[in-house]
Amino acid sequence: MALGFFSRLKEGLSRSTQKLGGNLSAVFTRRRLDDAALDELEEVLIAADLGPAVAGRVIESFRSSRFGAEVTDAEVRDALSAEIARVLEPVAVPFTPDPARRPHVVLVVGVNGTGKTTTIGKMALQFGRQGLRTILVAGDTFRAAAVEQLQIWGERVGAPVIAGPPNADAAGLAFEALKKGRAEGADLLLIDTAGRLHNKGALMEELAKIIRVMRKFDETAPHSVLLVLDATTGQNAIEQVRVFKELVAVTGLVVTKLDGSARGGIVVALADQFKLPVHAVGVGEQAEDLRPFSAADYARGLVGEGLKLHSGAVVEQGED
Ligand SMILES: Nc1nc2c(ncn2[C@@H]2O[C@H](COP(=O)(O)OP(=O)(O)OP(=O)(O)O)[C@@H](O)[C@H]2O)c(=O)[nH]1
Repeated sequence: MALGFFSRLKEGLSRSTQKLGGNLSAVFTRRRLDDAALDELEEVLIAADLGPAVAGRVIESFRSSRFGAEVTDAEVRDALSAEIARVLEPVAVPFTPDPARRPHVVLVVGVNGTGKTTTIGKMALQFGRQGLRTILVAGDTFRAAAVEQLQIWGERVGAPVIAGPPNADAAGLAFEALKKGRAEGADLLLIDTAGRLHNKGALMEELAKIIRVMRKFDETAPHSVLLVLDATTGQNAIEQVRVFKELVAVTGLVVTKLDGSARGGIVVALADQFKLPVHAVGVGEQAEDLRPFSAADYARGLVGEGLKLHSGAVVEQGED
């Protein structure tokens, strides 16, 4: 039986949950909220990658509302989950292709290996199931494996893939795909891009050229620029957003590999710092594992709300 939305997310986040939720239990098994407890709490939050700004605010909020009170780990967890959900709420925006575009052009950017190609494949499959006609563009022409991987997804999904020979001009491919998409009334054009050129200037020029050339055909393209980030890189994801925002007008984020990571808190730090929409999160390699991002579910999953922790092991309390 297919897992429900929250179950799948919860399963994917389990390593992050154990880290944050487990550490919370270790700090607060009924304890007075004094300076030492708040210091320990701050350390747990920072170790969970929530970032110093969010951690600092959470501590201040606890200090002003409950200082000196005796609290349990469940209370701390509930209050923390609410605080995290507040940070995430504004960025939990699903990706919705604009039906007026035909095709809605999406440039997918990010460092190599973050999961761009896989995310494109998953999106193509999910939108294909909704009846949207999608074209894929193998714009990472420097890596033969990336082209092959996209072709495999294209076959699985039944979506045409526009690819060229090794080192082909990505801008030319994107232009050709856009023309084809318009002629055929496609709904969505997903463009894979190279993530590592020999320097930042070269990468910027590559992306700028793709955009410039596509605009000769449709001056509103691209309609979205999705930056794919790998959660396992933790705080490094912050730096990647900074760099890519300088290169191109990023409109939204996808955070992948949360299943292999105890660093799910990074999404909170990203949301707080950049306020960019988080369209989806990746919690595994299957198409279904690209999940729309829900603030409340994510916050609950991260702190392990509704879970009971025994000596570090997560035990479920009933069904969700
Ligand atoms: N566990 C897990 N693996 C993922 C997820 N997303 C992607 N991957 C895996 O991460 C690896 C890299 O993904 P790619 O899609 O090739 O990454 P890319 O950014 O396109 O990188 P290049 O192809 O090297 O440019 C692959 O083995 C994917 O199956 C995820 O959410 N969870």
